[in-house]
Amino acid sequence: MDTDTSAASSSGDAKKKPVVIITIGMAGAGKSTFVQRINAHLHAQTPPAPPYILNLDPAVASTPFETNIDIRDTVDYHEVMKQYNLGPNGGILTALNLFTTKFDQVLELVEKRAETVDYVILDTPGQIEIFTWSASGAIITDAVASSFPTVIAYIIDTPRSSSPATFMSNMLYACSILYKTKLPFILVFNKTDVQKHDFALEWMHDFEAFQMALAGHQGTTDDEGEPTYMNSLMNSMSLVLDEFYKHLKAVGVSSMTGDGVDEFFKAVEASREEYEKEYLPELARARAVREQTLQRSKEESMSRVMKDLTVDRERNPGAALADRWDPEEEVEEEEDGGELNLIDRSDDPWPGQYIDLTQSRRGQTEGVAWPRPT
Ligand SMILES: Nc1nc2c(ncn2[C@@H]2O[C@H](COP(=O)(O)OP(=O)(O)OP(=O)(O)O)[C@@H](O)[C@H]2O)c(=O)[nH]1
Repeated sequence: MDTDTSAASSSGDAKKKPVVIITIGMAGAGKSTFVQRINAHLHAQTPPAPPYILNLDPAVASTPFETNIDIRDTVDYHEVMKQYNLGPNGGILTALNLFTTKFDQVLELVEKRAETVDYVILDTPGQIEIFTWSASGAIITDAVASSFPTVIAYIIDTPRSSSPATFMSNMLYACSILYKTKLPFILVFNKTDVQKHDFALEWMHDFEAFQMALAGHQGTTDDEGEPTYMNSLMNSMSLVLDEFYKHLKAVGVSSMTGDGVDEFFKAVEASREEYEKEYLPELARARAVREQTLQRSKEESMSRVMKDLTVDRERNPGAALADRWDPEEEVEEEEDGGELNLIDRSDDPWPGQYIDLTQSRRGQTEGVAWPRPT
């Protein structure tokens, strides 16, 4: 192997934490094939450095790689569709939501293996928005990113992005994910065996080249030779995206032939440094701000309570006198056990019963024999 891709590999005394690679991409961009390729690459290291792989796509029929944790072992997507009366996308989203409720356990498993693996790879659902625009996708991303160096690998179907309009749409989507996650980001131009990604690099580095390509493309002017709305929009967008491109690493890969995989791993290692220098301090800052806000709101509530108490006592001195602390009373309380006033209702005729809502199908509750108070 030309590159030493084992993250820890050996040099330092303490083992570095594994890098988590979250693969995201439009349906058919080649995520699964890409994961298989980097998996094969890591297995081929000397000594082999197999990654830890998580499949988060509940609807995938089969994966071309062995997974360590598979959402399909936890949630049966077809059963979820049936039980909740959902279509395919709702089923995938609900399955992911259910799996997310267990994600702390998943993280524990990954943490146990952290000493022995260099890379953890997440393959996400084929419908990109199910992961990128859902609460569970955000929870999973935040959870891994606060425990491990994490990088987003955004897989792009290069041949299908060769027209300026599709290229721009793809870049806008990538941009939205970058600003949402704020994580180190690698654009992986896949399928370079079919089409090289040089045009994309040129468009990213030189917006005039992109604008020329746009002008030369069909449908960019109307009948009177004026630029169409779409054309003007994309022209302006190319200027906006110029700033975004500065925050990205872009590599060309063929998941079919393995071309460019070494370069991808170099970008991952650079991303680890970026994570440590930029994301981690930002994470610590955000945590500190959250704690400060929480502390401030606690103090405000407490001072409101104290203020209310003072006003009450001033207005009602008789009650204030009766409100004195009586040491005798406390002794009595202690004799009673001195515990908080919790009531155990389990012996009541109608205790707070747990009803497993997942057992009833949506819209079919009539036939369900709900437990009733006796
Ligand atoms: N020529 C070529 N084909 C590729 C490459 N990578 C993936 N493909 C093909 O692209 C198609 C889609 O690949 P997948 O890996 O299933 O894509 P995916 O993004 O996981 O798709 P979803 O299952 O919808 O998430 C398959 O036919 C792959 O064989 C590549 O580098 N070169």
